[in-house]
Amino acid sequence: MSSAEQKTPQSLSSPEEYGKLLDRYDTWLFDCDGVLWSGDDLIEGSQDVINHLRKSGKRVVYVTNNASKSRKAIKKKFDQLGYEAKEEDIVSSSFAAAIYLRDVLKFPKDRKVYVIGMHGIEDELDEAGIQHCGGTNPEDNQLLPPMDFSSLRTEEAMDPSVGAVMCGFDMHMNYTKLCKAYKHITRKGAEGPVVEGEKGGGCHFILTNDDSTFPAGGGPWPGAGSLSAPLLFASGRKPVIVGKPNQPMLDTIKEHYHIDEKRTIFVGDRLNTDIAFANNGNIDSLLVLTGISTVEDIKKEEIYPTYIMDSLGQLNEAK
Ligand SMILES: O=C(O)[C@H](O)[C@H](O)COP(=O)(O)O
Ligand SMILES: [Mg+2]
Repeated sequence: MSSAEQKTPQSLSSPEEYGKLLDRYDTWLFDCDGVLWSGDDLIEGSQDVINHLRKSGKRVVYVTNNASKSRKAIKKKFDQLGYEAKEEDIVSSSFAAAIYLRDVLKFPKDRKVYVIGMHGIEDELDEAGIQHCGGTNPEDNQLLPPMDFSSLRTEEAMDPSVGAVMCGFDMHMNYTKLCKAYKHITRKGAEGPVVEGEKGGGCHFILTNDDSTFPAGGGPWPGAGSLSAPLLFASGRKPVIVGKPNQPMLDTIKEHYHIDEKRTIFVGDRLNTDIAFANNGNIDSLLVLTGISTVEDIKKEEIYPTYIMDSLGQLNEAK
């Protein structure tokens, strides 16, 4: 088979093809937004597919770039929407980012993370025993008086014990958070090491994920990557990006779930996160067309899934 042919995804449309696919893989990695649900609306038939896979003894793991919720909160959403899921089956970019800080960067206990993001990041940092500020703190969610920077110029506002800025999806993104994050990642010595017992100096710069858009009712809407973009532009700093398709997320999956790549499939709706992630990890992939990417995007982006299908719910017709 030529490489061009290999790149052409197999389009699945018959009950027999669906049946073969179900038999072929033991571990099923699922993206969430755009595959299982769109905002709070269920994507039809997806929960029956998941519940069927689990009943047939397949391993199901959820791998989401959505950092707005912690694993505990995502588990609640699964319960409400009628999916069978355990907290330990969920890997979110908020969870992966917190354990990246704790286990890879060995982030000092006496330093704080300045958060641009929602409860999902804060709860996972709490769980990992890492101090944080910003985020949902009411003081950081106020609008500044026009052209008045005085409230940002105090030591209290610009806490020198901040040793990392973490940025994810934040529906309350504002200029205060942008200014504080910018000042932390550009202060003197910010590119240097983050040391225990030392204030100021080093400051890591981490994005949970950098999806340009977010699939939810009426969307797509601007995603986490569109919210962090001004910070990258203003600071010129290159952040570590944890979420799909990047290595920290892949390392988290490989460390927590011993997967046999040949018997594993990734199901996603976005080429440059989900399918690129699967390709980076040598895992087969299935693109469903219920979220962000379209068939036309495949050639444009030159990111090739193994299979393609309109919607996950079609697997309920498998024979
Ligand atoms: O902007 C974001 O954070 C993303 O669009 C997002 O939430 C993606 O989630 P996933 O499709 O990986 O479940
Ligand atoms: Mg998705």
